[in-house]
Amino acid sequence: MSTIEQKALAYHRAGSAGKIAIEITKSVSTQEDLALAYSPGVAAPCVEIKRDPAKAYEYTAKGNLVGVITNGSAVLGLGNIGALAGKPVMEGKVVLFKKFAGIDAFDIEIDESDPDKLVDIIAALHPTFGGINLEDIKAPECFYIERKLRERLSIPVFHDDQHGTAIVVGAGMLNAIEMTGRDISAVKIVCSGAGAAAIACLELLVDLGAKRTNIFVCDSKGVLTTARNLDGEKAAWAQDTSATTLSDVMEGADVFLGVSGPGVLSQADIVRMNPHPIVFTLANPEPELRPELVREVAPDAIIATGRSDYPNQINNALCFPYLFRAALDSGATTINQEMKRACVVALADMARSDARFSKDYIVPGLLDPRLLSGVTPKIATAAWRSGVARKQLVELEYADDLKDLAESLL
Ligand SMILES: NC(=O)C1=CN([C@@H]2O[C@H](COP(=O)(O)OP(=O)(O)OC[C@H]3O[C@@H](n4cnc5c(N)ncnc54)[C@H](OP(=O)(O)O)[C@@H]3O)[C@@H](O)[C@H]2O)C=CC1
Ligand SMILES: CC(=O)C(=O)O
Ligand SMILES: [Mg+2]
Repeated sequence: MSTIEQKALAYHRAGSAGKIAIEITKSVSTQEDLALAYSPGVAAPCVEIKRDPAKAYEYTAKGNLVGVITNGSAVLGLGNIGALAGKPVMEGKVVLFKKFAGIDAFDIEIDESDPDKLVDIIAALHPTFGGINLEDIKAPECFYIERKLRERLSIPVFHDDQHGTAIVVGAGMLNAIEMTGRDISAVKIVCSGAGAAAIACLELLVDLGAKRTNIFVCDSKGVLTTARNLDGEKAAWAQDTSATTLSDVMEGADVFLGVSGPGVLSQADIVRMNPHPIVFTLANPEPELRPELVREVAPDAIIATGRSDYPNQINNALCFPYLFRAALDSGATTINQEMKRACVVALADMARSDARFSKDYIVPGLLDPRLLSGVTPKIATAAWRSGVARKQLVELEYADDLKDLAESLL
């Protein structure tokens, strides 16, 4: 076992087990407090909410509470390890919601693989929450599950591995492409992985100007080609080509996007790429190829991983706290494409306007305290302008409030 693994086990075991606890927000010290917090007083807000369900946002924690929900079917790059084994990751997401955006979150691990049953369970749980963050649910089921829940529920439902990853990849890619003097419509992109993260990243890159015909996608069986008779989301990425392996399509690639699993990429594959290659090896915890090995054969590469121990951490944690903060504060009923685009641009701009902007700083760091006030108001404005928010927030005033919040969370 590596040192980091040993330290991580000790970290999770130390003190009270795990990473989270619940805190009480009202005084419960006297008999009178008890009579208000519990019986008989608690009946009054119940009756009010029964009369007007929107009052739940006034009398309960719903308005600042997100459900981080998984069935453990695609936990990081560890695969289908099940609901219980996924709990440390979900607790980790809860920590990030709180630490970066002051949002309370419950992790919910559901032992269910049937997509329709999972949809029913999550829909039945939804009254508790102001938003639902689906996490580590495998493709292709994740596409169906998210779509059904978005149709059924009027609170934001967001599959983090799809859209959170796509947003941060989009921001990093815009900057890497600019830095290497490329034109997004001309770059050849090779993507390893055709699952939740991959499909959403590629759709967003196309939305940002990449050409479908320049994108080659590989799953565990090789290149997605028309000869394979693919269906579902994969079919849209099939190319009419005789290439069958990742190595075949790496020839002359400008960008490698890895959202698959450990060790899938070789140094020989990197050598096949164009000069100044952009190499995002985002599988967690172990990337498709370690940055030091990429650097050995491509000293001019721009390299990113999903990990905290290398520069350029492209990780959905850089956006999901701010998307939900903006959605909850603006009363948005959904997280739409306009909000996602606003987040991409805000993240890319924040890195670009920083003196550190360079090959090793294409996106802000996860711990950058400017993120909350810099990114969130742009998303809230996009929500309002695109007609999904109930409240218009004045950007500058809202940013000031968020600066205070960020300070209190440090
Ligand atoms: N940095 C970040 O922010 C994020 C990183 N990720 C990482 O991306 C990876 C995938 O996650 P996610 O999309 O949620 O998972 P999914 O289970 O939805 O998709 C996994 C995909 O990887 C493919 N795959 C597996 N092994 C190989 C291989 N040897 N060669 C090529 N493709 C392969 C699978 O192929 P097939 O379809 O044939 O089964 C599938 O298409 C994980 O490692 C995860 O940690 C995910 C989200 C965020
Ligand atoms: C970061 C993340 O969500 C993942 O690797 O699954
Ligand atoms: Mg995930």
